[in-house]
Amino acid sequence: MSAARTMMSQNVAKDRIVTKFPQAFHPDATPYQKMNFHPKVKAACTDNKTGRVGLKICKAVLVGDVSVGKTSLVNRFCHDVFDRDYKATIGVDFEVEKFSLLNVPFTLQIWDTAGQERFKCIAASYYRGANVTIVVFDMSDESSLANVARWMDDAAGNSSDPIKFVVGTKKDLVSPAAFESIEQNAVEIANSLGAEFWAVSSKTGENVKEFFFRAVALTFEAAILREIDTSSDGPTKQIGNDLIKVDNENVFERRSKKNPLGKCCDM
Ligand SMILES: Nc1nc2c(ncn2[C@@H]2O[C@H](COP(=O)(O)OP(=O)(O)OP(=O)(O)O)[C@@H](O)[C@H]2O)c(=O)[nH]1
Ligand SMILES: [Mg+2]
Repeated sequence: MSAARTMMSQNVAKDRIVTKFPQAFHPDATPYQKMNFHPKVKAACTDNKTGRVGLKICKAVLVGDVSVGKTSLVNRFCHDVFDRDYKATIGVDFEVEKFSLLNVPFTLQIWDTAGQERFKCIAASYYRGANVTIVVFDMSDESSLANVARWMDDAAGNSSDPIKFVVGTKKDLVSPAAFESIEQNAVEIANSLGAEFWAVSSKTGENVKEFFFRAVALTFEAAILREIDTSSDGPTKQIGNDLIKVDNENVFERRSKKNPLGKCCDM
């Protein structure tokens, strides 16, 4: 291991070292079906060919209705605290967390936006460029689930293909029967949005670390695959577990014959 890598590993707290590929909360509620890091990602990390990934900061954005528990979720993960009293977020807040995955340092900026309508336009200006979009709802208030699709549309629509999550909070407040029913609805909505579903409690801490580790691992993997893609002699696309080479010339040729201006719509 290089001296620089050792230094960087030392800067990462022990409880931010991801050693195993974190699994989904529910195998039927995720579009991300892989069980392990992609072999190309492992090889890139072992050979120290991760490009700018260790230097760049990836961005996660939390959105959702007022008081669903976005700030509590971030505070539980980042500071291991829980506050019973509600203090509305004004505009946005952010935290920065450093991780180590496959011995490579990785930094995630976590943006916690306000759910209050009057702050919507301030918060919305931070949606752009998110690598992870996390839509939060309150499992003890089913009406917050009804707004999940709108939040996902607003937030993820401003980024290019982010990793998407739908997270139900306050699991500690719902009975097992109520949990089963709301979970079923939430899974359906998450699946329809191409997002992974999680149920957590910031009060007890249940699933909070597991959720963030999963989000970090998927983001890290996507960032490394992007690096491999841009640094190889041609672009590749991930299909299932395989990296498929994209034939640029043919794509361009096809586009230029059909539509010389390269516009998306048929005119
Ligand atoms: N019992 C329980 N209460 C929670 C949980 N998460 C949040 N709360 C409570 O719900 C209230 C709102 O939590 P916040 O985290 O401030 O909600 P928010 O989504 O950040 O709200 P805005 O910033 O206004 O958008 C607070 O009183 C929290 O204590 C949880 O997992 N369990
Ligand atoms: Mg808040």
